[in-house]
Amino acid sequence: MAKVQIMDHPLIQHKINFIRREDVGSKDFRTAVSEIASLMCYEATRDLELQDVQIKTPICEMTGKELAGKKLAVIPILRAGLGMVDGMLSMIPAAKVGHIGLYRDPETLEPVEYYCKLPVDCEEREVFVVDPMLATGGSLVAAVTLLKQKGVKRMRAMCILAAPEGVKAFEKAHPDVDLYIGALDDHLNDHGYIVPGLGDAGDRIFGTK
Ligand SMILES: O=c1ccn([C@@H]2O[C@H](COP(=O)(O)O)[C@@H](O)[C@H]2O)c(=O)[nH]1
Ligand SMILES: O=P(O)(O)OP(=O)(O)O
Ligand SMILES: [Mg+2]
Repeated sequence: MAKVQIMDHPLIQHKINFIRREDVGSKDFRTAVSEIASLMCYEATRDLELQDVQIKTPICEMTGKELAGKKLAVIPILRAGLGMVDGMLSMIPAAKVGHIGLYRDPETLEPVEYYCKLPVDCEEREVFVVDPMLATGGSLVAAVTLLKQKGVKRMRAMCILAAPEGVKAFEKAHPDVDLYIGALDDHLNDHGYIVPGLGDAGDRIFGTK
């Protein structure tokens, strides 16, 4: 069974509390989402492999450590996942970026795919799928299913807020994929929004409502 990890670092919790507030405007919301993504990326990459490398400091030679050259990719679920990309890249700048476009049908809440563009060698990469919100789980489950169909073997998912319903659905569909979340909220409302949540993340990032 994959692990579900709540990233309860105080800085992450503080910033999540900030973006929940309804009076936070798009600019500040975007900045904070990006900062949260950086912090979550920092925590989620603790287990990346290192290799020894010989270097020379101004004082002497030494055996240092560097990332073992594993290829990484960040794949946001459009639109809301775009808000996490810059923050992720601030930690792992060499990562390639793919995009999966999904929107939720407002009646059925089922994800509808409208775009997919991935790095050509995505099947060789360690992929981070990012979406700030895990509600019913439909979008993340569909995105990970699509990536598996495209040949991706190593994947982790990162969401800032999650509902218990979404975590359960994701664990059931993809028990082999680790899930990192910033906070586990209480439940979903009748419209599939996370409660207490923060509203529609895409609209808040792009100022569309
Ligand atoms: O409170 C919410 C709930 C959902 N979203 C958006 O929907 C998808 C995730 O919904 P699923 O039901 O898990 O498919 C996510 O991409 C968000 O864009 C939201 O913004 N706020
Ligand atoms: O999941 P949705 O429908 O909220 O999509 P978007 O991220 O474009 O707001
Ligand atoms: Mg939306």
